[in-house]
Amino acid sequence: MTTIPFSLTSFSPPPPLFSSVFLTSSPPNPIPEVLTLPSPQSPTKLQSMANGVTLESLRLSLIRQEDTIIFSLIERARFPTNSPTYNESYVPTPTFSCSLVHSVVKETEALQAKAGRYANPEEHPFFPDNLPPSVVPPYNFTEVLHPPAASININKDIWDMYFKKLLQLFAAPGDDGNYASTAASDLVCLQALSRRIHYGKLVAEVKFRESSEEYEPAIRAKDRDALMKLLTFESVEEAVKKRVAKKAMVFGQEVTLNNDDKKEKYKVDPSVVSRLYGDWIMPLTKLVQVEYLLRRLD
Ligand SMILES: C=C(O[C@@H]1C=C(C(=O)O)C=C[C@H]1O)C(=O)O
Repeated sequence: MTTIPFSLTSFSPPPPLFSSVFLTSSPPNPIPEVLTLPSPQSPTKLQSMANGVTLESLRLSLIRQEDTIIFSLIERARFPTNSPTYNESYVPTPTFSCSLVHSVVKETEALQAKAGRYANPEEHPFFPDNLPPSVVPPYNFTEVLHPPAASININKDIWDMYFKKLLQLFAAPGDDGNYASTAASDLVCLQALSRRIHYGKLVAEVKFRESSEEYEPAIRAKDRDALMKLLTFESVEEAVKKRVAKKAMVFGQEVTLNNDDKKEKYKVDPSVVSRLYGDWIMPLTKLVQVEYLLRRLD
């Protein structure tokens, strides 16, 4: 996997990554899982499916993914920090030569790889080395992206962001012994974050197709700043931050049968969710977009 160096505090745009056939038809679902659409049976169908992938439809998918991310954070917040989950010396070697969370993620990914998870180009493993091959019959995922996209995987940055910055903001200090469940919850959070952030590849493809004459000079000049400026929509980002804070309030409130709902007490602090998006999720999604665009003419 190409590991892209990324500083969470200062963007030092990294080196590179891919594309392909573009969807061109109206999918029945207004929020298409674009990469999981079945391959069309005929050129006519391909034509019409490609038309269904628009910036609007991708944004709707990102909005739906907000729900998944916020619920995953709420579930992780059921447990306190549970630091032994992350302590390399907690599990005696040679059972595991790393932390419990590392082993749970790695071994779950190996099982899910056999079940075909990573045959879907929307999925990116955290431990891509030596993953077993899929044992399930191949599914013909429609190719949407330019082929170099396959080499873009910034999960190492997502891992560092999650464990070094994010977790401490929403997990209460403490230890209740539920380390395996804690690690399983971390995995769900990581996978939801990874899927959302790598969606930047699709967003970049659509933006490129909509305005290739604007993007091409910046791509040829390898001008990361210009690409970042072209792909950034500040008003959309502001709306995302407000909406996720609101969702965290709605999804994370205590609900009782009396009329004394404690609306001021939330399972995950809405301002933390907003900050997660503003400081990390959206910058990383834009980083993926830049990396994708830089390889778009390869
Ligand atoms: C994903 C997009 O690109 C950028 C990144 C955004 C995000 O990660 O949510 C939002 C707006 C853009 O600045 C988009 O335009 O929707």
